[in-house]
Amino acid sequence: MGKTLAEKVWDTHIVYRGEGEPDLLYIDMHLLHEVNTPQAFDGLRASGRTVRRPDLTLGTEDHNTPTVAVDKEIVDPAAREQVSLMRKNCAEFGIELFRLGEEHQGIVHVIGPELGLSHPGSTIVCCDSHTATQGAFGALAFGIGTSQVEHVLATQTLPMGRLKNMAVTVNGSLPEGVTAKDLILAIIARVGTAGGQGHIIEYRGQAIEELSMEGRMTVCNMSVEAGSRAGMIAPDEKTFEYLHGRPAAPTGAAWDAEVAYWRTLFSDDDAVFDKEVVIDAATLTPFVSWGTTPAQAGPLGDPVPHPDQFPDPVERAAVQRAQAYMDITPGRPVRGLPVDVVFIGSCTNSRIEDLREVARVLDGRKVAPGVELMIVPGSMKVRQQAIDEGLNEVFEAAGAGLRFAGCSMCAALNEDRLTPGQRAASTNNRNFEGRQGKGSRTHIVSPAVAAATAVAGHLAAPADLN
Ligand SMILES: CC(C)[C@H](C(=O)O)[C@@H](O)C(=O)O
Ligand code: SF4
Repeated sequence: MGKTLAEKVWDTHIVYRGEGEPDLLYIDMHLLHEVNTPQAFDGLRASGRTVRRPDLTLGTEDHNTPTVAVDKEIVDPAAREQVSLMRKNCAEFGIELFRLGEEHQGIVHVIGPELGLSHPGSTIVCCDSHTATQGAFGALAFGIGTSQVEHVLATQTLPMGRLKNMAVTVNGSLPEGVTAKDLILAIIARVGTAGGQGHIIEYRGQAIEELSMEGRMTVCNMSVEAGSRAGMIAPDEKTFEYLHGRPAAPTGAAWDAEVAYWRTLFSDDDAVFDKEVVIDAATLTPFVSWGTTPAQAGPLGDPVPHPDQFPDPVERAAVQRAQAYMDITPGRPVRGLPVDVVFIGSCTNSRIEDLREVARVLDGRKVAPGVELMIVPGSMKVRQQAIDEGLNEVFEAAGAGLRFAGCSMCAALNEDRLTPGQRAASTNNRNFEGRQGKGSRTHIVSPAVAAATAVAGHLAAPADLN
């Protein structure tokens, strides 16, 4: 019987398999950030262990770091403490760390691919659920908890129970003006926030093949919002082209050998998936969340659904509660809802292609009066590239500065946050109550919709602007 892409990668990493036990997997790359790691290092210290492969371990600072004044001391005491612990731990255990303001610093899921660390067919783990982003390269990449971080630090292996396989096939091409973000929001609305639970999702089909690597990362990133641990896409020429010449990509004969292997990484025709979803790309339009889960979303052009449309009483009650929290009336159009803030950033949408898209929409236009537009690149490299390409000038002319790299208002774990009751159009991935600050209201959107919304002052697509 054939194997799925995920099974191929999994099987080549089994160090030990025992009847009735989880598989022990070898881990090729272990990434770290300042949240969720201090106890793992404490555990190592308590048991007198060292880090088994510091050369396969890499840290960055992203969640608690400021996006302005990066050369000054961090103001918030808890954030400062977290970052200083990260520095101390990495220095003590010999782990390379990209610090605030440095050339390679940025959101952990943005810098991995950027450095060329995301090799197809490799296993990548990190103390963060959105590690799934790197599945865009055909890697098996997933988030792990603190005790698992300690295990990987100490042994470079991880015990993992086998996961099931789910295929999401997107046939046809995305219509003009419909982006990777709209596609993944539509997929989540279809499968639900628990639909991918216990599965690794493989995205395939023409629309997926036609996406850029950046778009594929956006899709894999939000696999987590569909309840899945990991998302994957079979590597192809675009993948190899993206990786070629990056600092951590193989070179010379090793490159050729790796590419020859990477070409074998796809699901065999007779591979069996436990679950399958098929989507017709031609039916999709810009998608926006109106509730407090990423699945409570619909086309920008649709009215906000009425709770009565949900037959399941539990879901109906959840919709009612979400709409009350979001202060949104059923039946009104999603398009046209006024916003206070537009946040462009996060590991879902803060790569150079996203910023280029935003600049295309903002070019020659101005941010609406009373609206704050915040643009936070995913990495210092992206920031530099945006400056080199003159995108920052477009942003400044429109009325927004380009900040420094980090998670920023995606999770409000630094000082960038909404005030209670504020409404934001945000290119991030989560919209639960309080995600972007206490009492914050988040509408998840694509970079194109975010930029158009900043100009219009209310939820809008670029096609709605004059
Ligand atoms: C802080 C971190 C553990 C968390 C995650 O795992 O996703 C964060 O990145 C988030 O997006 O909520
Ligand atoms: S950008 Fe947001 S989703 Fe991504 S790692 Fe940071 S907090 Fe998590």
